[in-house]
Amino acid sequence: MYPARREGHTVCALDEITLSVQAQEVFGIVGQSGSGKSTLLRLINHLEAPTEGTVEVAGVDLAQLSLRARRAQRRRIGMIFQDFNLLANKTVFDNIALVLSLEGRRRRSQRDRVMEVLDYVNMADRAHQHPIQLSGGEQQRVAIARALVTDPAVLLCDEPTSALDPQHTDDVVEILSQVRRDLGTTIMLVSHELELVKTLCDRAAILEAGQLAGITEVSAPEARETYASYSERARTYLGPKEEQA
Ligand SMILES: Nc1ncnc2c1ncn2[C@@H]1O[C@H](COP(=O)(O)OP(=O)(O)OP(=O)(O)O)[C@@H](O)[C@H]1O
Repeated sequence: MYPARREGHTVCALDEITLSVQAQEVFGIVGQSGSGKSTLLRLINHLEAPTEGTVEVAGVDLAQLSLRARRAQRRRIGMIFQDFNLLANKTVFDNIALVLSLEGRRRRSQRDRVMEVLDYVNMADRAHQHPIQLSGGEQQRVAIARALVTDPAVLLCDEPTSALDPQHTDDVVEILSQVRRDLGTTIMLVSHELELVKTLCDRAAILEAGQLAGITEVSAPEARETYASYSERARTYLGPKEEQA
């Protein structure tokens, strides 16, 4: 529930959602604009707190933790965004090192780890450039490296390819597939692009106006429907609803 932006009603962005994602699963979240997809991700890393109910990550309810323990737990949850959110006045290296500085790591010990994650996304040779010198796809690769630098158990991806052309989309898909394969990170992916969900995800939840319309195995025939039909026909074509409160 969000407070009213102006005078008027509060916004119930998500209602009665019960959902569990398995460790190491790649889980999609689809739905029309305003259906609550980003809010769901923001609840998982505690950028928002639920008005009612609980959110557990790796069996831990963040709301029950002390501030310090919550901060430590949040480091186990990385996030990437549609518009990358890199700091324009910092180099690629410093964008990532900043995360380690906030963790209290000494500068000298940061270097190897930063270069390791940059190497992982094939951006090590761009470490001393600024975001403006990079293409969108390259910026997203740096953002992925930044999200991975604390070795998160969960990676939240909010429309990670929406701002990219097909070639750069492929690069990002390749890296997310690699993360899944090599690191066993649990990935939650919000996307409007059904192809992307089909390529990467095991299952996907369909949100409609803040409610869970259903959860589908992505390889199931209904997942071949276009996004447009998702919102209109979700209730009729989805298979059995696995978890819905
Ligand atoms: N900070 C906020 N304050 C008040 N209302 C908000 C806030 N953030 C989101 N909302 C509202 O909550 C609802 C869900 O928004 P959310 O951003 O989660 O949807 P979404 O499915 O991610 O949309 P999009 O695909 O357009 O990003 C919308 O009605 C939105 O206007």
